[in-house]
Amino acid sequence: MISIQRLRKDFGTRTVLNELDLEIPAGQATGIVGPNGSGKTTTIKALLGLVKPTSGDIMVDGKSISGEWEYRNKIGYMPQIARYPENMTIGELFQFIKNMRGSDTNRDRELLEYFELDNEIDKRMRALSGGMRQKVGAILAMMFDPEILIFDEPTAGLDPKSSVQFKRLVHREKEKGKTVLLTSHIMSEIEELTDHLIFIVEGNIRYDGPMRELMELQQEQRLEGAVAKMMEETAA
Ligand SMILES: Nc1ncnc2c1ncn2[C@@H]1O[C@H](COP(=O)(O)OP(=O)(O)OP(=O)(O)O)[C@@H](O)[C@H]1O
Repeated sequence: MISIQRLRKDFGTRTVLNELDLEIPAGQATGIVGPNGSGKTTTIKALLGLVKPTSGDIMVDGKSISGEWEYRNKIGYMPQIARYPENMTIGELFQFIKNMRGSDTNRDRELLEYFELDNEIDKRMRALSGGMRQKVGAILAMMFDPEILIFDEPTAGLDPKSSVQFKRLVHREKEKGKTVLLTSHIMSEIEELTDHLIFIVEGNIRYDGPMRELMELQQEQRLEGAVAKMMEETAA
């Protein structure tokens, strides 16, 4: 379970996260949605220890992450925009990370085959297409079989077949009992993959609860309509 308590982040004079209180349920998939610049990535980065909160706390499995790093071994993260050592081949990159983690997992091979990247293993990172880089990011997030999976706009740039493959994989991870946290602007994807929904606007939580309840509340069959209504209400 991830518990976020009165999390505040200011960049200069701007408050980007305004005392957020959130419980991210274990063993479920949670979607974070909201307009551009509303604080989704900053929330994720604070959880990963990549952004230092101005105040507030984040607990993972009952323990504060402040000053800690070991909890990160429980997390697999696929960033929105990933930066890699561009001179390394895919194979070298995976081996490098396995060496750092002291792991001899073969899961990277399975995932490379799954995403049909097994013939590209000797290609340098700088020579990969945008979609291939996304797939490398997805594999890096999942290869150590972490308890918590965080995906920041994972299918942006994936072709429809790869996007379906990715979603199937996330379903499988959910079935294994993993905690999944996902941001996306594609509401059908959030609807397909998540059970719990968080809607953030300008660093404030506007909805935090079961996705189905929100759709019932807004009397909408589809999440897209329900979120659009919430956005209109916020703008009014
Ligand atoms: N390092 C930084 N320095 C200053 N401002 C920042 C920094 N990182 C993020 N911000 C600002 O914080 C706000 C929230 O950004 P964030 O990336 O969390 O939004 P988001 O909800 O993920 O947006 P999007 O949907 O566009 O990806 C934005 O106004 C952004 O410009």
